[in-house]
Amino acid sequence: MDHRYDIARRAAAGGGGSGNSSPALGAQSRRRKVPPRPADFKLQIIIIGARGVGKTSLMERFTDDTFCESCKSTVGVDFKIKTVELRGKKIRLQIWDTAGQERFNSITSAYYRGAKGIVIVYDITKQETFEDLAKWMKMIDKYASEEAELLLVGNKLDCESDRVISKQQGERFASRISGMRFCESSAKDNFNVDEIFLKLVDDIISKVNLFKFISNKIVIIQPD
Ligand SMILES: Nc1nc2c(ncn2[C@@H]2O[C@H](COP(=O)(O)OP(=O)(O)OP(=O)(O)O)[C@@H](O)[C@H]2O)c(=O)[nH]1
Repeated sequence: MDHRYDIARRAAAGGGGSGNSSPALGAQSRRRKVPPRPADFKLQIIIIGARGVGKTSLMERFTDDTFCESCKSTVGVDFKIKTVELRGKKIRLQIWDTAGQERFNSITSAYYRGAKGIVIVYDITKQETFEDLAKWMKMIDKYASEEAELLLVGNKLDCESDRVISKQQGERFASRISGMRFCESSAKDNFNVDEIFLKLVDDIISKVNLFKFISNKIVIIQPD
């Protein structure tokens, strides 16, 4: 039984009317709902970085276009789903938001392996969050797939007057790691947020020389 049809039927039968024959229902309600086209494939993206750098805020800005001035610190991991269309393909993104607090590392590390993309975030106004990057890179080396695309993000760009990490420092850090991209963002001002996720997805897709879709999963075929 397809539950989408089930829900549509129940909605049409609701309100005390006599189902499809009720004149109160417009022609549109009587028409059979067309189910949305299923995603061509699914990708997992994980967001890591020190406590309070804005990981949850970036995820929520991207998925719901919301911003919370005083969010609660993430406990363990949380996730959101967003479907995007890119290169003619419908891609269902599962975005994992991890806790920045070290005591959750044993939980969060379990989510690295399946990620095709990793967003590493620091706060441009907090020196220690930039210094922590070495620690996050060690986590990536230890737990993530070697094929994962990496994107370094300096967040809170709206706090330019409090900046302590220059853009050049961020660029230099990223340039030392093979294939790592870099950008600065503001979850608060919604600056570069969509770009972070869409660029990462585009990189994941374009990195694969030849791919085909089997059972909603991306299958990489090694070139000769
Ligand atoms: N000014 C400014 N504040 C931000 C931005 N992004 C997040 N914040 C604020 O920074 C604080 C921490 O944001 P979170 O998104 O919870 O940070 P986090 O990295 O998920 O934190 P943990 O879950 O503790 O690891 C909150 O008060 C946010 O409102 C931003 O782009 N600009």
